[in-house]
Amino acid sequence: MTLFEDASQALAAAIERLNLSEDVIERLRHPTASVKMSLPVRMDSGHLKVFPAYRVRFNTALGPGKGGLRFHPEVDVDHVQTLAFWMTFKCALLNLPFGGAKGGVRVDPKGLSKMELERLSRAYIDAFADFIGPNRDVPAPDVYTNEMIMGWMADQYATIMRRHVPAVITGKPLALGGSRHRDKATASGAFMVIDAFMAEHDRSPEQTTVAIQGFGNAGAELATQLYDAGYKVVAVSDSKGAVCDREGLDVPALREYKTHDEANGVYDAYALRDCDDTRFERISNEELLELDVDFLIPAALENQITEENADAIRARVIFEVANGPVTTQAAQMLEERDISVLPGILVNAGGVTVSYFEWVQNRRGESWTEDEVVERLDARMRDAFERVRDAREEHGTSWRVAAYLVALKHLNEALHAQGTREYYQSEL
Ligand SMILES: NC(=O)C1=CN([C@@H]2O[C@H](COP(=O)(O)OP(=O)(O)OC[C@H]3O[C@@H](n4cnc5c(N)ncnc54)[C@H](OP(=O)(O)O)[C@@H]3O)[C@@H](O)[C@H]2O)C=CC1
Ligand SMILES: O=C(O)CCC(=O)C(=O)O
Repeated sequence: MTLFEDASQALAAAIERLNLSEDVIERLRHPTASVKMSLPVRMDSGHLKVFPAYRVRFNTALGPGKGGLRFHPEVDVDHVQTLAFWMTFKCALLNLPFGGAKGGVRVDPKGLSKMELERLSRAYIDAFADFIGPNRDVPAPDVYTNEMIMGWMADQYATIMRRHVPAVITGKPLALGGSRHRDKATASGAFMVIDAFMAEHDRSPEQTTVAIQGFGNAGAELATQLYDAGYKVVAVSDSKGAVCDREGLDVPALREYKTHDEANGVYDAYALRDCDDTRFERISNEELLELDVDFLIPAALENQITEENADAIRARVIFEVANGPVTTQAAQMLEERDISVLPGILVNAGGVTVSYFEWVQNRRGESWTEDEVVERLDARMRDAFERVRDAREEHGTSWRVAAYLVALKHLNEALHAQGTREYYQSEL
C-alpha cells in the first residue's frame, strides 16, 4: 500500500460518518496540481548534477496552498502528495485561510557543501517561481530545510520578481521578515496540546515518562520544553540511533552537544550516541519506539509505527509530531489496545499556524512581539484540541478520525460554496 493510500483510509473513516456528496469525495481523491521539475545544480567540483524536485497542491478551496519543503533522499511524488494531503486537513482543522501543499527535492543534503545547498535552493525557486506566490502557494521549512534556506529562497524569488515579496515563503530569518517564534512553533504547539491533554487527566509532569524519536527542529525543542516543565524525558534519538536513561536524560546537555557547528557543515554533524558527556544507555531507534513509557512522541519521519511493530508498542499515549509516523492500520491496532494516538494534523499544527502569522505580518507590514505570537498560538491550539476532543466524544471515534471529521466539515462547506467546478482551471 502506498503512503497516500494509507493516509486516505483515515479520511475514509471520517467520510463514512458525514453525508458528503459524491462530487466532494471524488475531488478529495486527487491533488489539484502536481508538478515535477529537474533542478540542474553545479557542484563545487565543476560537475553538473540534476535533482528531481516536486511541489504538490492537494486542495486549495480554503486558500492558497501552504506547506513545507523537504530535502531528503527518499522524497518522491507519493510522499509529497501525501504530505500535501495532510497539510490540507491540518490547515482546515486550525481554521487557517490556506489549502494544503508540500514540496521536496530528492537529495541527500548532508552530502552538499553550503554553496551547493544554496545553489540547489535557488534552483528550486527558479524552477517553481511561476507555481508559487503569496496568493497561490506558500512554502516553508520541513525536514532538512531551515530558516537559512528559506532566506535564500525568499531572496531568489525577490530577484526573479524584481520586488520584495516576503509573504511568498514563511520560516524566513527575522531579518528578512520572519516571525518571532516560528523556529519553536511546531514544538510549542505540540507542548500546548500535551498540556491540554494533561489538564484532563490526573497526572503530573514529574510522574510522566517520555520518549522522543527525532532530535531536530521539532523533536529537540519539544524535548527541551518538556524537560523544563518537569517531564522525565527518558529517551531521544536521531537518524543514527537513540540514547536512554530511565532516570531522565540531561536534555540541555544533549542539545548543546547536538547543536551544529557551522564549521562542520550545515547539518548537525554529531550523532547523539557519540555524546560522552552524559551517562546513558545507547539503544536503537526501533528499541526507542518500543520502550515502556507514558508518552511516545515520534518527531522524525512518516511510517515509523506500522502493523509490523504496532503490537510491540508499550507507550500509553502517542503524540504524532511528525507527519504520518503511525500508519492508519497501526493506529487502529493501537486504539484497540487503548493506546490513544493524537494525530499530527492537530499535534504538529503549531508550525503552520505561526507560518500563517508570519504571512499576515508580511502582508500588513507588521512585526509582532514573541508574547503576542505565543498568545495567539496558544489560543488556536487549545481551541483546536477542544473541538477535536468534543467531536471524539460526540461521535465515539478515535482522536485521528475526530480530527478528520472536524477538518472535513469545514473543508466540505468551502467545496460546496465553490459550486460545480467541472471545467479545467490551470493551476500554473
Ligand atoms: N519543521 C516544522 O515546522 C514542522 C515539521 N513537522 C514534521 O516534523 C518532523 C520532523 O521535522 P523537523 O524537526 O522540522 O526536521 P529536522 O530536519 O529539523 O530534524 C529531523 C530529525 O529527525 C532525525 N531523523 C531523521 N531520520 C530519522 C530516523 N530514521 N529515525 C530517527 N530520527 C531520524 C534527524 O536526525 P539527524 O540529526 O541525525 O539528521 C533529525 O534529528 C517531520 O515529519 C516534519 O514533517 C511538522 C510540522 C511542522
Ligand atoms: O509552516 C508551514 O507552512 C508548513 C509546515 C509543515 O510543513 C507542516 O506542518 O508539515
